Amino acid sequence: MRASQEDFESAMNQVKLLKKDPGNEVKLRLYALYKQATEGPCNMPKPGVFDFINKAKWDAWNALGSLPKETARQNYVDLVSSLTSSESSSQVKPGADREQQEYENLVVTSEDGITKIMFNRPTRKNAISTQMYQEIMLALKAASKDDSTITVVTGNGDYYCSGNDLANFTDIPPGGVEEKAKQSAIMLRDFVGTFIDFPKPLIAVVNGPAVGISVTILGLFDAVYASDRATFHTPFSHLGLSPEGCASYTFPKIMGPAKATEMLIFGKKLTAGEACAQGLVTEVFPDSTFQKEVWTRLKAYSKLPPNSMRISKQVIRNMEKEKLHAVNAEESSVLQERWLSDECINATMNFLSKKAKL
Ligand SMILES: CCCCCC/C=C/C(=O)SCCNC(=O)CCNC(=O)[C@H](O)C(C)(C)COP(=O)(O)OP(=O)(O)OC[C@H]1O[C@@H](n2cnc3c(N)ncnc32)[C@H](O)[C@@H]1OP(=O)(O)O
Repeated sequence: MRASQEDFESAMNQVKLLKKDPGNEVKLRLYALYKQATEGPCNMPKPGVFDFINKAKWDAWNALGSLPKETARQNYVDLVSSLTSSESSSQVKPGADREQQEYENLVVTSEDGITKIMFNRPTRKNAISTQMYQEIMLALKAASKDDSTITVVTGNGDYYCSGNDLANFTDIPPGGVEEKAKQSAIMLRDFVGTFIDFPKPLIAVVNGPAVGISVTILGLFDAVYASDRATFHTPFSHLGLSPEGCASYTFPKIMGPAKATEMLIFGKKLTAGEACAQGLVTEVFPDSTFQKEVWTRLKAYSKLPPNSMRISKQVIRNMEKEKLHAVNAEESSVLQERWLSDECINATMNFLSKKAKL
């Protein structure tokens, strides 16, 4: 499949978040492919021999000759993808029983055939910052390739996750709020897409309250275990927003349209027991024994034959993938508009100026 303009813009965002300097040769190649993809063949006068940096850039761009813009765009996306996946695979090595240190907002460990991705911003109730979205995507991509059999997502501290970090929208790029909304929609689509495509059994261990996007994506998990302290809250109307994470499709399917309406439109907060009765949660455990009971069970599941589990997941989920990607694209584009609405801007400002809380 050819890289779209959105894939290209998403790759440009990912380049900014690379943790390691990819070196001058790769940077020149990225520069040349970017120029070719956006402007076509090199159209600049050749710099003088002593203008080393611009000469190197010119040489790299000029070397692409008449490579078509679409091919350059595709090559750019492929190059960025190889850079991000080599970063992520250097973070989670197969079969290791060790803690990974390189994420700022996650703790990722691999042990007993289980890769555990733990949200780690407990002082912000594990709200998902822009960087954390990128880290979660990297961690999931690494987990999909490591030799663990199942992947678990959980939270550190008293919350599972308080959803999108509402301060994400205060970081406005030079292109203004429209550009911010566009970048956010691309990131959201990529983020949710990573869950849709995740190939192994994906389990949520919901240790405490869950809000917003951390609730909606539960519909894309294969099992959800919750402490009886957990609650499930999607206050989109209160925030001037609309559903994401494919919940507009998965929630009515899981719990029926009437119950989904109460959650997604009226923002009704469910207890763990209610969420279990409605099919969003697999099983609820008393908080006092939650960790022990859940991890004992998960360790037993992780010993089941991995290929069989993967294939069974594919059989269960693959028929829906195309539909889910379409829903994800639609939800992201609707939200791109919502983020610019007075309803949403006022609700966000009220939270950030401490006038409102859920
Ligand atoms: C850009 C890409 C994709 C976007 C996708 C769309 C996503 C939508 C959603 O996820 S909508 C849901 C958004 N979340 C919220 O609205 C929750 C806001 N938080 C709260 O209402 C409360 O903090 C609480 C109910 C979660 C917890 O209340 P409480 O127990 O009283 O704790 P504090 O409020 O004191 O929280 C501690 C500290 O953390 C900050 N914080 C908590 N959650 C968020 C958040 N989501 N965004 C930003 N900051 C958050 C809170 O402000 C406190 O900070 P302080 O110590 O006061 O500096």
